[in-house]
Amino acid sequence: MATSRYQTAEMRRQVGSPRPKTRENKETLCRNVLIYGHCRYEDQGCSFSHDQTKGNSPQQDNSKKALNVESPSFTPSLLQPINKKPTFSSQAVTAPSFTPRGLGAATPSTLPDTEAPMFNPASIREFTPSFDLSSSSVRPPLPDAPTPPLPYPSTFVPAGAHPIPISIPLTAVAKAVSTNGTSQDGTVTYDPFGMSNQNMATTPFNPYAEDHNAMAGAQSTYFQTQNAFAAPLQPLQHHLYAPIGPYREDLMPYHRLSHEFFLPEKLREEMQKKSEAALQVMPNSQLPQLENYHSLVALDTTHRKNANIFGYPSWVYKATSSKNGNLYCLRRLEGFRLTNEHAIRSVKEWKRVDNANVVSIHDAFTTRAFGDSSLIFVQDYHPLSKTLAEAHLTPTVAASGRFQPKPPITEQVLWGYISQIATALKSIHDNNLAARCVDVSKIILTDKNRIRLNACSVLDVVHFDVRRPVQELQQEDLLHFGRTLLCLATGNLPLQLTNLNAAMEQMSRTYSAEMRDTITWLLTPTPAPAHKSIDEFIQGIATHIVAAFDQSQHRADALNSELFRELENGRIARLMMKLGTVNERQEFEGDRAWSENGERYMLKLFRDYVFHQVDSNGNPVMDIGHMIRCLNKLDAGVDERICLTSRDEQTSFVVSYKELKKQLVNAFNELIKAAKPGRTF
Ligand SMILES: Nc1ncnc2c1ncn2[C@@H]1O[C@H](COP(=O)(O)OP(=O)(O)OP(=O)(O)O)[C@@H](O)[C@H]1O
Repeated sequence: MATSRYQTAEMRRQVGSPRPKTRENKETLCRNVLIYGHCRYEDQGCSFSHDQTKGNSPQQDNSKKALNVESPSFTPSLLQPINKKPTFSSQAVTAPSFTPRGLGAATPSTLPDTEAPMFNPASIREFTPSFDLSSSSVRPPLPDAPTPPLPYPSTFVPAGAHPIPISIPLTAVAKAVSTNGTSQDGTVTYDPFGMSNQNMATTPFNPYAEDHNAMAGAQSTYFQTQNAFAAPLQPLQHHLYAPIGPYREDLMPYHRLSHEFFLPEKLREEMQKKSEAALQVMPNSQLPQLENYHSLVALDTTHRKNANIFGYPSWVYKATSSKNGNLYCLRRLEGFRLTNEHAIRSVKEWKRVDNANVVSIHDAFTTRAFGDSSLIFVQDYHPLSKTLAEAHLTPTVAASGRFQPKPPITEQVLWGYISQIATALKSIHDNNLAARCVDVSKIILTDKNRIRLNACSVLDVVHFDVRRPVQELQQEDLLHFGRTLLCLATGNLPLQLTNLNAAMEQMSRTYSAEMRDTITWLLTPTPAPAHKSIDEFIQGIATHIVAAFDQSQHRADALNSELFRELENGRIARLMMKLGTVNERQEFEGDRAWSENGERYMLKLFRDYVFHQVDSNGNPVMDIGHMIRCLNKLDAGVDERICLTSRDEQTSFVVSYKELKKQLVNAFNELIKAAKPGRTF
């Protein structure tokens, strides 16, 4: 009945794993005899018994087996060896002919068997053994089979544990399995763990480029130095657990799909892309290594030299600090010569600005590593961020090669931006500083509708000698704020904003009177000595700031609930680490077979049950749902019992998750006791 067939090679690999002995094979009735009445390999070396008069129950002499389980939990009342007298279902009649190990490689089991008249290979898809484990608790509920009553309520949450995933039907993995290595009843249509090899040999991948294909065309010029880079080296499968249809309609409320156990697909994809960008390296990069920073990656998406904002062309790089290994964003002003060393110290004052809407600045230094005299600013790195100009004002290139303008910004989003810029300026002005570069190309979008003022402090260093009064600079900030909003509202880049009245007129047609008045207030200069202040502005837009605050609280709540889900996944990781410390341990306290003996032997079989299942053809069964389900049940220590079969298929145990959990805790605690204090879990 238990049809797990571990590969011989697999068995050889396992240290100390029990091996089938020829003597034992001789006592085991050949499965072909059972099914067909005879075995065509009998005279060709099949090592199993072909004498039907001999008893075929291997459990009869369990006491003689090398598998000596000493655990006190192996009490006969709990762990009854299952009577292995096979009961084959009607489907088993059409099963492929059983090929004894050692012969199978040369004789594919699906070859037509002329000797067995009942055998029709055309009708065979997969061998499906019948599950005749009389204890129904052994079998997890299948979504597409009548669900047996649960041993606990569907919303059952054991104290201190997380909800148990009762059934995780994967659309890709047809049906759950219940004993070690037993087969699946469906066709695995995709490999949920597989890594797609697509894009492996494609053009250099720039995760920052909005349209990668368009960028690929430009690579020969801009990405000359990166030709050898065939990234992404590990194309991550962003849709690994995606809720892609067809959707199952017949699920019970307590059934779970695998993607429900992980981050929502969109969020996961976003975060994964960000870490991909953060970890990106350019193997053949010709960018220099700086004194304290290495692995520079250019973040500019164009190679256009633009000195409009700072008076010097500026370049932005991602870099890794040699001191602490953290990632930073370096802004380089090309060709800048420092004449006053106090200038660079002015950056220190920016360390006081700690605001969620301002990119933090850490350091500034000069270098000749680029072959010129450059000024470098070290800032926080926000992967995959875009400037507001890139996000809203730069047309995208469609697949047809045509330019497609960006859709206009909604009023709600614009109020969100206004609130955030106002918050940033409040913090900057309160510190007696001025941003000096409020511009659509120097505000970055780091998340959905989340912006940060960038490159503040650069002009403080560059124009250090001019020493303009800070109040004057702050008035300018408000003016630039107004111009930035007008750019965003009309879809114009700053250089195109030549006629302010016409732009205001255009903006008023789309946005509310309140928006028009707000921008007008920012753009209207106040005759000296009177001056406008950011506090006054914030009072004026208070209702919108409250709305933005509420939105941000909602987002924090949503992310918090995702965090809780990840907390549960963290428990699984911990549990796997515990199992990993026990399973296949070479030696412990002088016992070379510690992990094979007593309670640990059950944990080894459990590991096989969870991770090493094979189907009737010996192919691995990669059912993530089964793995998560088992680990969660082990974590919760539920009373449900499962059947564990030894690798030689000679012994089966029925054991509850509760007992397994106890055994794991015991084994793990033994290790913990012997471990050095302070270096444990
Ligand atoms: N702190 C940062 N973290 C991550 N990416 C950043 C950071 N600052 C800027 N970037 C990115 O680097 C790229 C270049 O930024 P930059 O400020 O030079 O904009 P730009 O459009 O090239 O402006 P300019 O034409 O004035 O050089 C942009 O895509 C921007 O999103």
